Amino acid sequence: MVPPLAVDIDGTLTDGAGAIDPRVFDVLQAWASPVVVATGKAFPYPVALAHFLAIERAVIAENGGVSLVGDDLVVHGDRAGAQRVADAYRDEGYDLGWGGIDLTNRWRETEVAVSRDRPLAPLRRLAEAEGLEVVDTGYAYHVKAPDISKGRALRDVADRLGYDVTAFAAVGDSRNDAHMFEEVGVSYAVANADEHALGAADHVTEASYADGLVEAAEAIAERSE
Ligand SMILES: O=C(O)COP(=O)(O)O
Ligand SMILES: [Mg+2]
Repeated sequence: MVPPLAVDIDGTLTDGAGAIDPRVFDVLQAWASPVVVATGKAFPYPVALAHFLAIERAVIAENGGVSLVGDDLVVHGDRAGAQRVADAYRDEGYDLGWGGIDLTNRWRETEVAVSRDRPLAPLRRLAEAEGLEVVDTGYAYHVKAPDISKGRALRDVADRLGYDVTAFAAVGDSRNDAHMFEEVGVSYAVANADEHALGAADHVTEASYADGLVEAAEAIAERSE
């Protein structure tokens, strides 16, 4: 039996242009154990992905701030501190960088994300004054509570699914996956991963992006034979 699988979205299920590679649908739909979609994106994104994959709903969003297993929703903390940071950042003359309609933060409940083309130093300073951190995923700067992570959330989600977190395999590409890699039994960074994910992973795939996910899934399935 294959192990339960935790997969990141951006940089792992996608190609270099950000599109989900259609081969990923086959891999995740055919996976014979639970699949947890674990992302830094806002909650609707992984929920929609699980919905259109027609797989069981087991998702982690906002880098662990929000998780859902079936109908069991857990929200860790709230957005108030991160919102104060975003407001102070705006007061200093910076915008969050998402244009007129900010769909990145519209449904975000526990953190605020800022575009990576915006200045990082003032954001860090304001976050630290609130006791928060800024995590650079390679896709956005996330202003979040330091004790929230995909790793902590996966421990909790694994428990709710009836597994020990060490039974899981995980695949990801960036700093926000590193805590998850430390929790699981076996972890794979795709070849395009950042130094934090590469350093934390047990294995690194030869291929990048979704090609790396397909390669990792094959390796994980082989190990379980
Ligand atoms: O939202 C981000 O910045 C990155 O998203 P990911 O965790 O799915 O890669
Ligand atoms: Mg990613």
